[in-house]
Amino acid sequence: MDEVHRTVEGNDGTSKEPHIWASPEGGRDIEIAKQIFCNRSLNMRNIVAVGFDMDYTLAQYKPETFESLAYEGTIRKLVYDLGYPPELLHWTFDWTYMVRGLVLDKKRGNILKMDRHKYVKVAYHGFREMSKEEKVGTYGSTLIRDSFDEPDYALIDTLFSLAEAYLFAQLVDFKDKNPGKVPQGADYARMYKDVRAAVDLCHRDGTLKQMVAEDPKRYINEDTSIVPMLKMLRDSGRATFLVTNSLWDYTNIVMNFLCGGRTMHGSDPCNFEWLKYFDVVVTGSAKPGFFHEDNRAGLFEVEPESGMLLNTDNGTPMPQVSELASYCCFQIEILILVLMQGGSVGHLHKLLSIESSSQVLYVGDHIYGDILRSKKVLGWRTMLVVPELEREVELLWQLRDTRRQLRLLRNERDHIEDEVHHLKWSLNVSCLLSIALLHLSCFSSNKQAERDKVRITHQQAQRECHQKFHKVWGQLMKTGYQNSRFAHQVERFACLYTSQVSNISLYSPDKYYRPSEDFMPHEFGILPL
Ligand SMILES: Nc1nc2c(ncn2[C@@H]2O[C@H](COP(=O)(O)O)[C@@H](O)[C@H]2O)c(=O)[nH]1
Ligand SMILES: [Mg+2]
Repeated sequence: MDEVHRTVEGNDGTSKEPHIWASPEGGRDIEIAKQIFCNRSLNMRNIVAVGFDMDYTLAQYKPETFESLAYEGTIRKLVYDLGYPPELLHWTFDWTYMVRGLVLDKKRGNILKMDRHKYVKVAYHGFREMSKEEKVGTYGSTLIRDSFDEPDYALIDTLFSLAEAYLFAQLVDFKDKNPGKVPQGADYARMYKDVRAAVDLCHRDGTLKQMVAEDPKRYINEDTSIVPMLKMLRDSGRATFLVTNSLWDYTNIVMNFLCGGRTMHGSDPCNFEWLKYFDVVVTGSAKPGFFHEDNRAGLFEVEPESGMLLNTDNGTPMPQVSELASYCCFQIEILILVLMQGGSVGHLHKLLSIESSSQVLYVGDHIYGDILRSKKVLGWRTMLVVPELEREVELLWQLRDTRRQLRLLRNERDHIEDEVHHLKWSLNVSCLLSIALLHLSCFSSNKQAERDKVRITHQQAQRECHQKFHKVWGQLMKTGYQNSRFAHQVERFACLYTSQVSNISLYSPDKYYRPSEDFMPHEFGILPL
């Protein structure tokens, strides 16, 4: 079988190899949008196995087509199965509206963006922005602070959730305007539950997967660096593995497309060639439960041709009684040990001969299902894929002068506020003569007017700057001056983070990733940054 070695097309139409680190053009400066950022130091020399999640990690879905498919499929189920009115079928989906890191308040019909202290900084009821008073009245009490977790809240922590969040906001608006048109007794929380159930079904009944399988190119970005990346890791002596919640039939289609551009019905249709880039492949892994060492889920061997599941004895193949005589070692070596369904991390460690969980690096897109659990429960090292980061860092770069101006404006605002406070204090406790008092009072009024002007200028400039990132929710990793809740999670749970999985191919497989220096607020004014 030919080696899969796909190339990228240059501007002149000629094809060229992707610039991976190991290529002659590799090892150069890496543009900021493709860099790998480090929260916790990680020496790749200590990593013996690199694992990958598939959906939204190796396979980057195109939200404009894939999430639209999920949206339309969900609406059909709401209308035809759950009693929602047919006019929903005419609704449209703005796939750019929702972003990761938002929180849905199921009972109140609100969509929230919080900072790292879980203070609600941006709040919408459906698509209506809540006033400051409303927001503070609902979420402002520090004494009865919510945890903002399930069951009353839903976290938009995967790109799979963008369509359901948008639909929830639409339904909230619709119910407010047409209370009689939603199914009887359906409050906001029930509507969320219906949307969730319908989305869930779309993932299970083939609504999405059948369409992707028919035309993967329409729904998944091609990435010609994936195969060279996997090869480079393996050439460097690392084991590679895939752990995905997708089942075998779908995984095979997606991985064929990613590793060779093959499709189900193409001239060179799907085969099992891609398996050679992995030491172990676990499909239907049921993460995050998979990461519990005491998980008792059975581990099955997958028969690739038929997709049939065969029993194993904790990962050791168990030939069928009728086949004992003809059992073939080649099969055992190449297919059976490689391709599994279910099981748990204990099985995986055994198959890969992992002695310590800190020897494993796992790359995923789901902050909870892939990253938090594998790091917290297991101690695996983690890398989070955040495709939104590419645009975010590019904008940060473009807006660096604006942000510098903002910082100056903020200093000016702080300074003038202090001045006004001092003037007011002087006026209250002053024993000046009345003429002097009059002057001071007049000066104070002018200063207050100046302060109000600076405050409004600063607020507007800050808002405009945020809107450059996203018209509604602003910068993904920030709320105002604070890190967003999402950024906080990334910082805590992802040792590394980057915009695309194949950015790994731009670095040495022995790279020592080191974090930048931490700064406490008291250090900023002292150290030149
Ligand atoms: N039943 C549901 N499946 C879902 C939902 N959201 C996503 N998914 C499926 O999970 C896997 C993710 O695979 P991984 O490679 O990222 O581990 C994929 O098959 C999705 O279709 C859901 O809400 N319900
Ligand atoms: Mg995933």
